[in-house]
This record gives sequence, C-alpha cells and structure tokens, in this order.
Amino acid sequence: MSATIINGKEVSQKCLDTIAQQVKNRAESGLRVPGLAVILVGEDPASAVYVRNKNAACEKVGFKSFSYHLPEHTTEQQLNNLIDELNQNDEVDGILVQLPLPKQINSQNILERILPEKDVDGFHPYNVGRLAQRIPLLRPCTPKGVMTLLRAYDVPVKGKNVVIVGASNIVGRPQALEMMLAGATVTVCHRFTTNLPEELSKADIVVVAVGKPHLVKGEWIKQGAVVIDVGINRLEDGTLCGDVEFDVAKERAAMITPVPGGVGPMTIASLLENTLQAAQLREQKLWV
Ligand SMILES: Nc1nc(=O)c2c([nH]1)NC[C@@H]1CN(c3ccc(C(=O)N[C@@H](CCC(=O)O)C(=O)O)cc3)C=[N+]21
Repeated sequence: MSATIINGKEVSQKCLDTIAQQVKNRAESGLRVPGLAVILVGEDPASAVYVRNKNAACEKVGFKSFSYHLPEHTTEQQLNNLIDELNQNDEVDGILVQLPLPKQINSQNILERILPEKDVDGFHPYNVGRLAQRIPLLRPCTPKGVMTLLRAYDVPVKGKNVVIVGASNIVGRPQALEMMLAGATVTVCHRFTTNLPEELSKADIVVVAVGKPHLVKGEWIKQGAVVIDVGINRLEDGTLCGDVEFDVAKERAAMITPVPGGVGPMTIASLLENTLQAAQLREQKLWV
C-alpha cells in the first residue's frame, strides 16, 4: 500500500489563516501589526527562495516586513550595526539573518548579537538552552514546523522510536530536543554513524535533514513508518528533491512528506508564528 502524502502546503496555509485572524484581532484592540526583519548578505540561491516565500507569507498575514539585502563584501561590524539598530526598533519584533553568511563574518557572533526576545529563528544559545531545559520560548522554525505537521496528521510521538538523520544546529539537534520534549525515544545519526540502515530499521518516525539527494534509501524505511524529509536539493535539471528516495520509501511508509510542498512551507509558517509570539512576549515582558 502506498503512503499518505503529507500536505505541508495545506497545513501551513491553515497556520497562516490563524495568524492573519490574530493580527486582525490585535488591530481591533488597538495593538500594533507585528514586524519581521530579514537580512540577506550576498547571493545564496536557497536563501533567495526563502526570502521570496517569506515576503509573500508576511503580506498574506498582514505583518510589516523589513527587508535588507547587503552586498557580499559586508563586514561583521556593518552587520552588527544593522542588528543593533533593529534590536532597538520597537516596530521590529523578529530579526532573521539568512544563513549561510559570507566567510568574513562569524555567524555565531551574529546570532548572539540578536536579542533573544527577537530571535525568531530560535538559534540564539539562550533559546536553544531554554528548549534543552524543557522551558522553550522561541523555537527553531523547521523542527517546530515538523511537530506541527505531525500533530495535524494525528501522528503520536510519545513513546515512539524516532530516528533523526543529521545533527546540525539548525535542524537535527533542535529536532532531537523537540522530539524528547514530546516524549519520544530519540536516536540522532550523523556522519560518524556506522550502520544507518540498522538504526533506521527501528524507527517509527524518521526525520532526515542532511542536504544530500537520496541519501536515505527507500528500503531502509520500516514498514508503516512516518517519514519526514527536510532536505531541499536542487538537481542539475532544475528540479527539487529531498534527502529520501521518495518513490521507493512511499511504498513502505504509512505517511511521507514530499519535496517541495512538505516541510519547507511549514518552516515559514513557524517563522510567522514566532514573530507573533515575539510581539506578545515583548508586550507582556514574558521573556526574562
Ligand atoms: N537564518 C535562516 N533561517 C532559515 O530558516 C533558513 C536560512 N537562514 N537560510 C536558508 C534556509 C532555506 N530555508 C527554506 C525555507 C523554506 C523553503 C520553502 O518554502 N520551500 C518550498 C518551496 C520550494 C521551491 O519552490 O523552491 C517547499 O519546499 O515546498 C525553502 C527554503 C530556510 N532557511
């Protein structure tokens, strides 16, 4: 039997509708429109797609968006100055600096420069630490989006064996924290994992976030597992594909996310949710 294809576009659209309604309610009670600032430094094709989709989503929910495109040769000092200015700007609730950054800029310094209460990516050590200690505030967008998708499809997580492939700061690690928080037994696989197929054979839920086309073979998926593919890879012919061998995996999985139209749109929905949450946090001084 073929898997249910998880529709991330549809779930994300519902999230955006909810946010739009909340923005309307805020306006009616005299509250500000939330503001999101996105900074892109230099040219990165993946980031360009993201910025385009993000702008459209901001428009849809009625957020104010602040867009900055700085040249490739921007210095760390110049980027710091912009962040300081946005940290001070009361109209800006969320600040997102697109990664990767050009090599003359230390991204860790930049991420830590953003005020934790405006860190809508959830990458500041303060926010990661909060999630690790089970007191999350602003949560990393992609892992949060994955949890929203699982809930939307009534996939239980508590007590399940979850295998995460990829241990990056932006997806794999925070995804492991989210899954633990939800009560899963979590295994994180990475470049030093010696027997990936064996680890995957026990997984009720698999989350793959590596960035290598078809790294995970369809036959490694346990019969009836739920497969979440975070990878967005552009092939030479211009088409997009994930990190999972979709056509084979879908014949074994109970549910699977497609690429595009799976996790990608959920990342954006989470970003907007975080921006609204950041506005509320600052208004209610809930962040310290
Ligand atoms: N600080 C930071 N935070 C990020 O979250 C971040 C980043 N930097 N740098 C770049 C990557 C990339 N990323 C995407 C998110 C959504 C889609 C997306 O919406 N994808 C759609 C459409 C894809 C398409 O049409 O090309 C889909 O998968 O269906 C794509 C890419 C966020 N990133």
